Amino acid sequence: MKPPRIERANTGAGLDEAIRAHQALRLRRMRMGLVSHAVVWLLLVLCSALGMLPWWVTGCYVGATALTQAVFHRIFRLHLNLGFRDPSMTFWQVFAPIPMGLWAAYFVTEPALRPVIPMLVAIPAIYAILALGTRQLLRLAGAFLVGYLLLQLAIWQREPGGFDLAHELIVLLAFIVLMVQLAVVGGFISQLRHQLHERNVDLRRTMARLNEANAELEVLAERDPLTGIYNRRRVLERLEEELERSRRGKLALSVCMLDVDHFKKVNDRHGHQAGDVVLREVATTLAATLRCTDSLGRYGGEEFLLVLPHAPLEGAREKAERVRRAVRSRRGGEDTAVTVSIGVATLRPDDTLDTLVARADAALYEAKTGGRDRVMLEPEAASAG
Ligand SMILES: Nc1nc2c(ncn2[C@@H]2O[C@H](COP(=O)(O)OP(=O)(O)OP(=O)(O)O)[C@@H](O)[C@H]2O)c(=O)[nH]1
Repeated sequence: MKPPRIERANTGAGLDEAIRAHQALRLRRMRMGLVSHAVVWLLLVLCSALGMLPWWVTGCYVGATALTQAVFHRIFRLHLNLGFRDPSMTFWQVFAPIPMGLWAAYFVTEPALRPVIPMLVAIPAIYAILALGTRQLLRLAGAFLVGYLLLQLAIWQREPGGFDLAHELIVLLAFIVLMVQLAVVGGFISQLRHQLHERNVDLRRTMARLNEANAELEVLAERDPLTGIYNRRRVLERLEEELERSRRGKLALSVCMLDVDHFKKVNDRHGHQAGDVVLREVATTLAATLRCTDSLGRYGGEEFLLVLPHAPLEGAREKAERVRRAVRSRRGGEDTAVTVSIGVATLRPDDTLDTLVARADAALYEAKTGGRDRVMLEPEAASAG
């Protein structure tokens, strides 16, 4: 996959919609992370108010964490994070307050309270198990434990007499157990997420293939495989739809039944395949004469049905004449030149699909017996005209 295109990093212009949505989500998550920071800030303020932590340490901690939050915010705003392997920068967001928390814990005067600050700054690691893999979580746990060990060493150096080794070891052990468990659970979750992602990708691929197959099926179901125009079932369906519409709106509707003249001769002289080519070319010629509301289908072997909505009998006759001339002047080889006979019928109030088609068929028969290469109107209309 191509990396996201960034035209102007400082405005986000040119960023894809999906990336934009992800960036907004990252900023929202970051703002939610502020709540965790605020809890630690409150605790430090309380410690300072109770005289267990110098005010300047609390001030430094609050200032430094607020500054790192502002830096992350700026990075997301400028979309600089998109160049990183993990654009959410989860590892660094979770890691950043840990050294500062450990440093602040060094100044806590009440020994029993010391582990509380590192514990609180490590809490965001719980959220990180949803995003990080085992290796990154172990790295995070390792960094925390090394930092905590260094903190204990520094305190032991400062006040060797007041250092309760057994107590500190138990606290350290508890941290190790907690952190390792977090890493293991996190690894398991990230594996599940990975599998889920893979399955989603598979599912999307299968859906795309299914859609393609469905589209092909639809075409197969309604198209004549030789000519590519509607098959008999579909063109009759279209006629039924147009019948309904014309009845409701009292609109004109005509149909033309076309038959290629002496088509048997083409087959006999040039073979069935040459006959197929002629049928395809005739279909293309007919299709080229259609309006977007007209429908054309292959009714039988060398028979075609043309549905002409909004066309009264006279209009349909003119259209049929144009069609007949178009087929006649089709550029086929000398021996494969063909003509068509056409029967035209128009909708009457008491018509069904069958009676309408039957009248067009009867008119076609008249055209055939009348000498072919001609257009005939339905019997009664022809005699009336
Ligand atoms: N090549 C080809 N021929 C077809 C196809 N379907 C039907 N035919 C042929 O079309 C011919 C129709 O012949 P007839 O019904 O005798 O009609 P005609 O020769 O066109 O004569 P008139 O309709 O009376 O002008 C037959 O030879 C069929 O085999 C097709 O899909 N491909």
